[in-house]
Amino acid sequence: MVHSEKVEVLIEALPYVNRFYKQIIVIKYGGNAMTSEELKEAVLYDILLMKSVGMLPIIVHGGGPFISDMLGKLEIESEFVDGIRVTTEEAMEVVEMVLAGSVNNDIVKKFNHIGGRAIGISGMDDQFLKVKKAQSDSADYGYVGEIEDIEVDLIRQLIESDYVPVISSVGMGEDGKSYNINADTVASAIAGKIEADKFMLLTDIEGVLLDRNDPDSLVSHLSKKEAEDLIAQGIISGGMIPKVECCLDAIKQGVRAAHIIDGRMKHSLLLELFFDMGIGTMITNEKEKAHAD
Ligand SMILES: Nc1ncnc2c1ncn2[C@@H]1O[C@H](COP(=O)(O)OP(=O)(O)O)[C@@H](O)[C@H]1O
Ligand SMILES: CC(=O)N[C@@H](CCC(=O)OP(=O)(O)O)C(=O)O
Repeated sequence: MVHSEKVEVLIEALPYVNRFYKQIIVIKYGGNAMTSEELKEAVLYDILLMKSVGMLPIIVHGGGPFISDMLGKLEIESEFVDGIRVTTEEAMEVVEMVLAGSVNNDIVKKFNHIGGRAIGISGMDDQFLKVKKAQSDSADYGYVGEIEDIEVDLIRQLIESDYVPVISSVGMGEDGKSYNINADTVASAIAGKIEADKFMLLTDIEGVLLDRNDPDSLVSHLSKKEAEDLIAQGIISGGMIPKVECCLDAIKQGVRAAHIIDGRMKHSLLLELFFDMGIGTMITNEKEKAHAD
């Protein structure tokens, strides 16, 4: 981004920023918003701006496509069942290496390079993310974890000390081993436990659409009830179901608003936060708010 563009973003944002002072914003940053260095930089600049105007952002990241690439290179088979990666012991080593190692370090390094103060952690740090092996009738997912307990003290201390926590979705089992967890699930659970003001989920589509082939059919605002109805009617389907459910879980636990936004679009976080109509879909308990509230 050239300097004049950065300044324009800042100037447009200024009148809106006060209301966000000290608000906790949990951002789920997935692999689909990491497809180019330019896009990564745009996301991290948005988060840096959020931090510099007094918000308390927390980044929870995925990186599924990078895990798949590395597993492919190492010729280790991996398959998804119902959106969950079946994770053998061998695959888990790769998941941890990629998520808690390279993807986490890359975000921390880039964020700090542009002037931020990020600290990278995974569920192993202070054992903050305790899991048990996920149980399912349909498959043995191997080293996939189901969240048992989240201790948010460490995260709270980091945000109160001016850091931006960068959290990878690897949890710690009772057996002392690492477990793989879907990053949307981790982000939503952290947002709920820390009672975040906002949960922002970056995905690979504009938001919730009434016709998924028509971006103009974007639903800008959904109440909890409307979201549940759209799932029941089959309008929200496939990969969008767990995303909306993660948003509903977060709201149920006290998060004020959840936002599903397009991670492929540069500066989508700022556009959603600072403009009343936003650019994605906001989900709240009732429909009384603007995106920027
Ligand atoms: N009503 C809907 N609105 C938008 N997307 C939908 C809807 N129903 C199903 N989808 C699908 O959900 C996908 C998002 O889920 P997914 O691909 O799992 O996301 P991600 O790759 O970000 O984890 C969209 O790309 C779209 O194909
Ligand atoms: C259990 C499970 O499926 N874990 C995910 C964790 C990464 C992730 O969620 O990454 P995105 O957010 O980029 O999709 C995986 O192995 O791909």
